[in-house]
Amino acid sequence: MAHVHRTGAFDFIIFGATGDLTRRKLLPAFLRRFLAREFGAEARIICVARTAHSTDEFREHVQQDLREFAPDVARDEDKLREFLGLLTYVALDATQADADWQAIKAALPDPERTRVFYLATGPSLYASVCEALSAHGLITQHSRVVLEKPIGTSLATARAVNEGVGRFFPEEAIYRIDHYLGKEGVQNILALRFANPALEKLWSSEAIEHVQITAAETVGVGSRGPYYDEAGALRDMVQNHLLQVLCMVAMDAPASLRADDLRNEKLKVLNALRPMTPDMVRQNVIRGQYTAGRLKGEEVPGYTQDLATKHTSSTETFVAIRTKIRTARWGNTPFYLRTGKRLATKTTEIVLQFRPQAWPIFTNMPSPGRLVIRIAPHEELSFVMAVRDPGAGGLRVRNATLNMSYEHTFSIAYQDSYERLLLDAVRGDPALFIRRDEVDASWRWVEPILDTWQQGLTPLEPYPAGSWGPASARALLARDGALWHEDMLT
Ligand SMILES: NC(=O)C1=CN([C@@H]2O[C@H](COP(=O)(O)OP(=O)(O)OC[C@H]3O[C@@H](n4cnc5c(N)ncnc54)[C@H](OP(=O)(O)O)[C@@H]3O)[C@@H](O)[C@H]2O)C=CC1
Ligand SMILES: O=C1O[C@H](COP(=O)(O)O)[C@@H](O)[C@H](O)[C@H]1O
Repeated sequence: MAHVHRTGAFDFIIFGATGDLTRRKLLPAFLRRFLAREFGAEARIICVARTAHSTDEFREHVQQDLREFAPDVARDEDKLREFLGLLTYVALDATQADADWQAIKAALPDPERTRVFYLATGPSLYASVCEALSAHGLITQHSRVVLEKPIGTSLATARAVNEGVGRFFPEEAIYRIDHYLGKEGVQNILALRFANPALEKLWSSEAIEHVQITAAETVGVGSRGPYYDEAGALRDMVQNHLLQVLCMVAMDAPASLRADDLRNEKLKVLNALRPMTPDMVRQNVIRGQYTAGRLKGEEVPGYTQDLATKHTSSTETFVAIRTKIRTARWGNTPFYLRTGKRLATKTTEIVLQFRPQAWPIFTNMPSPGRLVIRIAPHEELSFVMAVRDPGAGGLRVRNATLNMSYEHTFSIAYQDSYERLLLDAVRGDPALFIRRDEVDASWRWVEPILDTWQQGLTPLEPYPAGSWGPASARALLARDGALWHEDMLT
């Protein structure tokens, strides 16, 4: 039976409650945790956006959304009604200091309760929302604020967002969410490394030839075109998710699992990333944009057709990066990061490629082994290693795979990472949220790449939808004699 960690009463206030994120992720996540009895009917979820709705009308919309986005759990009518009863809707323009903030206050009668403000609007509103919350006496001693990504679009704008919010909330009450940190497979990196001393002994340049971190998507930009065209893959995925995963793979053991011990170690990794000069960007960063192609047997349009509003765009939908971490542990191991839309398959994975045998005594050595931590489409650990090829006569070796699939090993249902993170914010556990100095360090590393691109110093390479990105992404690894995972034969 799954362990249930029940929370006390809380008030959760979502700004941006009619938006895509709330509809597809946040409210379905809350419903699932409610059904898992992690919280009860005493919780209040106050939903705020500009669109005029009564609470009843809003609940009606949410009911339809839950049927669409959480069909497996939205079937129990009584429970669904009970959950919808926790929701209150407040229509308010959060940019207006004189809007009806009292309506939110009225929905929050108990200042002693845990109060979580979740900002799921665009980040340009974060500081003004916090200012209004403060001006209307809504921030209590028991309040926290959760900030959705992106935190800024550059180091300067990220600082402005953080300073704006920091005027009203202390750093320990600011929870910057990165949903990749809530993924089971990403958290399992900690268990894998720090609960298996034997494995941790292999975890360095001595045994590991290279590391690849891939977040490949088959989807295009969908309805988020206006946001994405401003952001691009580097800001949307690398600055946050991929760098956080890299930190989990590369960091040294923290003194404890307490938030600041973890964050201190992650920060050291970010600060040890080899800085990107324009020359380094030219040699080590590939950017691409998808064109029309075929995916899962169907014709799909190119990026600018998906945008529909423009004929040309210089926004990258694919990035591949080769980097190094300047530490004794990792100095000789390249890290390859890659993400893109409209790629051949939905795959999120980390591959740790082991070094070859220094003095092979077998004549038919297969490729050196590797550890694959797969996060999507399903969670799985695979250890590829050389074994004796069974049979009489001679001693031949070949690769075979030890596999651990989460689905087959654990009875616990797959949890969307938001389920875990929302409840962590309620419980006041910031370990899986990003500290301000991590945001700064990530931007500091990413910004020279953006600057180099802006100066037109590297080409934007087209790739057909359904492929693995521009051919040069392959060449990036070939230079080191390495292959991307999908190109490895065994
Ligand atoms: N969608 C996703 O998958 C992800 C989104 N994010 C981030 O989450 C945030 C929200 O994204 P998403 O839901 O896609 O965006 P949407 O554009 O779909 O939603 C924005 C929400 O903000 C509300 N809003 C906008 N302006 C105001 C205002 N002045 N006062 C009050 N409410 C306002 C809108 O409601 P109304 O128009 O009714 O006011 C709407 O509810 C963004 O920062 C995004 O980058 C992060 C990761 C994934
Ligand atoms: O934050 C984002 O992540 C999603 C990919 O998330 P995943 O959990 O499906 O791997 C991406 O599609 C989106 O563009 C980005 O904003």
